[in-house]
Amino acid sequence: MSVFAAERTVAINAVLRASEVCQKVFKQLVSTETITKKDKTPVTIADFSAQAVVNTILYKSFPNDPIVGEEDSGDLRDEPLDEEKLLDAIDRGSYPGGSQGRMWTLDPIDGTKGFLRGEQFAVCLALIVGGNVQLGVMGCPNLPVDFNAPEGERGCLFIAEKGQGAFQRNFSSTEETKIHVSDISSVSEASFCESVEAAHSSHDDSAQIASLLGMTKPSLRMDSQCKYCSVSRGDADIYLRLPTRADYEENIWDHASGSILIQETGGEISDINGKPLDWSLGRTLKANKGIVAANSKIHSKVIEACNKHFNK
Ligand SMILES: Nc1ncnc2c1ncn2[C@@H]1O[C@H](COP(=O)(O)O)[C@@H](O)[C@H]1OP(=O)(O)O
Ligand SMILES: [Mg+2]
Ligand SMILES: [Mg+2]
Ligand SMILES: [Mg+2]
Repeated sequence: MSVFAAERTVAINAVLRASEVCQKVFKQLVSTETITKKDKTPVTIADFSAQAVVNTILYKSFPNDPIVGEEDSGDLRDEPLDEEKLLDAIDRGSYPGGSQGRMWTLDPIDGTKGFLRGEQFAVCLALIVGGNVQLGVMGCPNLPVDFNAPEGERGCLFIAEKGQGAFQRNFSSTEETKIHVSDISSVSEASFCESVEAAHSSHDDSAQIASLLGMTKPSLRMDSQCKYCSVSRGDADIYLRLPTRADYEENIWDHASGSILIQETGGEISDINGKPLDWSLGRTLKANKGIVAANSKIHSKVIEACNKHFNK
């Protein structure tokens, strides 16, 4: 039985509304409206708006729940936008995280670069309780509903609750379809799903790991946590995220909803050393390096190859 039925409903509504806002902003957006944050990454008015929408909807139903959100209104300081309500809603996402109690984590637009190119991006929301991810909802406005019909309908929502399996539905309907990862057991037949940006996940290292595993299929490259969605419904077999810099810590909002989606579709997820992801340490996964997500039959083989490659 669903333990978080109310949270599930509210999270779906929030992610759908935020996804619609992103689509509307995209139609009006001009590139000069992109701000570069202190860490040199881009952020748009859609990121802020989507965070404000989700935070406002969550607050209505769960006023006591803190939120670990990516954006903070400080980056909007120089913009001609200073409506207190909007800024306050955004800053409700400033919770530092940790191991105690419940919290939501939100990436209002994951894959801002994909969003700006009109390609893949995702609105990602997850509920973490006592350091464990219990619920994940992801909205992917540009993801084809059916991988085999890339020119067909786009816009899908992915929902996973601990112990309840995972589901995909279209933006245009409330009907949910159960999904699962691919069931191949021969890793040489597998394909990677990886970042478009080599600065976020090393393409050179992944090519060498592919060769160690005897893999010959081309990687499926896309921006954002849509990669988790693609693996969770079997479009590709392995989500690989390889560190590019020793000092980069992955953020919890970049992986929380994806991790439960993988686990609830029969997959396994860990860092590149096979270590479980630790959500209890604050806003980042500071105890982990990179990500490997795949079906349970091949996950350990990918970890072995990562070990071999990085410790050679
Ligand atoms: N050096 C880095 N290594 C890994 N991920 C990064 C790095 N720099 C930024 N990111 C984050 O990677 C995510 C996009 O990943 P991908 O390329 O796989 O779509 C974004 O959340 C982005 O942060 P941000 O949202 O602040 O741009
Ligand atoms: Mg960002
Ligand atoms: Mg992100
Ligand atoms: Mg983001």
